[in-house]
Parts: sequence; structure tokens; C-alpha cells
Amino acid sequence: MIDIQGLRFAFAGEAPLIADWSARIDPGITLLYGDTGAGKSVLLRLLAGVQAADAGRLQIGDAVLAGSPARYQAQLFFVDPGTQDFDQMTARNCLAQLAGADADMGVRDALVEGFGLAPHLDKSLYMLSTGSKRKVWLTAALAGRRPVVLLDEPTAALDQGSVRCLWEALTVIGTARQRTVLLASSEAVNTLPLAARIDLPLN
Ligand SMILES: Nc1ncnc2c1ncn2[C@@H]1O[C@H](COP(=O)(O)OP(=O)(O)OP(=O)(O)O)[C@@H](O)[C@H]1O
Repeated sequence: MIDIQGLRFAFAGEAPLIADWSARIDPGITLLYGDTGAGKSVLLRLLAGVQAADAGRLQIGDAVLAGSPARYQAQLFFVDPGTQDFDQMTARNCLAQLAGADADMGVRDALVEGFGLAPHLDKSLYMLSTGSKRKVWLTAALAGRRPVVLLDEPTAALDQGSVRCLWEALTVIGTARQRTVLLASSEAVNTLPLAARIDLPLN
């Protein structure tokens, strides 16, 4: 669960993108729905603690971002889709590092197969296509055990078979309602068991 109190954010000299927003995001899948430019990526970056808010309080479990950032961030999974941070690692090592030592290997193996990742595991990430990189992060997010998962347009650049595979894995998580998944999308998602939907913009 993520508790959000009085969140505010504006780019310098611009009107607030998020103005005094409070919400509680419960376990299950919450769709963060908004058009291009509505602020989905910015909101995910704020919640991940990689972009500083102008005001507000963010809490996951008993960890408050401002007071204990490392403990807060240890509760969540977030990879900026545009990052090059892992480009020098092999997909296998990146996956192992991001998923963590306690990852569910059954889920990991099922996603590696469903995404067709096996032939790419020993390549460096910089050699992979945008879609294949995204599959590595998605596999780590879902096989890992972080209680909160933030996904930015997870189906972008995925082939249809991989989207089906992702949807199957998310259906299991959405039905169990133990982990909190925030899924940002500019398309309505009708085929997942959603716990809630947040419509952007938030100003
Ligand atoms: N560094 C920046 N400086 C000023 N404005 C920015 C900056 N980064 C993003 N924006 C603006 O903030 C708004 C929200 O951007 P954001 O990327 O969060 O939208 P989004 O909902 O994720 O859209 P998309 O689906 O296109 O990624 C947009 O109008 C964008 O142009």
C-alpha cells in the first residue's frame, strides 16, 4: 500500500502538474490512466523517490520517503524505461540483481519463456531491442518480491504474445491482491482484474 498526502509538483515556471493530491493505493492493480503528457511518468518517478516533489508525504508500510529513503525505496520496484544504467550488464545478471535473491524462480522461468528471452540472457543489455530490455525489467519486477511495483506503459514495444504473457502474470497478481501494482497507461485496460483506477491529470 502507498499512502500519499498533499503531493505537489511543478516544473520550474510551469503550472503544477500535480496539485495537493492525496490518495491511498491499495494492494492489487491500480490503473494510472491518462493521455500523453498527462503526467503519468512524472507521478511514477515521484512515487519511486527518484524525482523530488515540491511538497507532500509518501509512505509505504512504515517507511516514509523523507525520513528513511533507503527503506522506502527497498519496498518498491521501479526502472525508468529510458535508463541506460544496466546497459553493460548481461540480461541474466541484470535480471538476477533487480529481482533479488529471494525471487520466485517459477515466475522468472515462466516469463523468460513466455517473453522469448532465453536466447538473449547472455547478451549485454545495450545489444537488446527496446522491447527485450523492457521484458528483462518486467520479469524482474514480477518475479521479485518487492511489495510495490511501478510500471510505466509496460506493453510499449512488446509483441502480442508477450503482452498476453504479461497480462497472464498480472492477472495472478491482481487476483491475489497481496502486492501493489501501479500500471501507467494511455490506453484503458479492460482485461485485468483492477482494484482501482486513477485518472490523470491531477491538477
Ligand atoms: N523536464 C521537463 N521540463 C518541463 N516539462 C516537462 C519535463 N518533463 C516532462 N515535462 C512535461 O510534463 C508533462 C507530463 O509528462 P509525462 O512524461 O509525465 O507524461 P506522460 O503522461 O507520462 O505522457 P507519455 O505517455 O507521453 O509518456 C508533459 O506535458 C511534459 O511535456
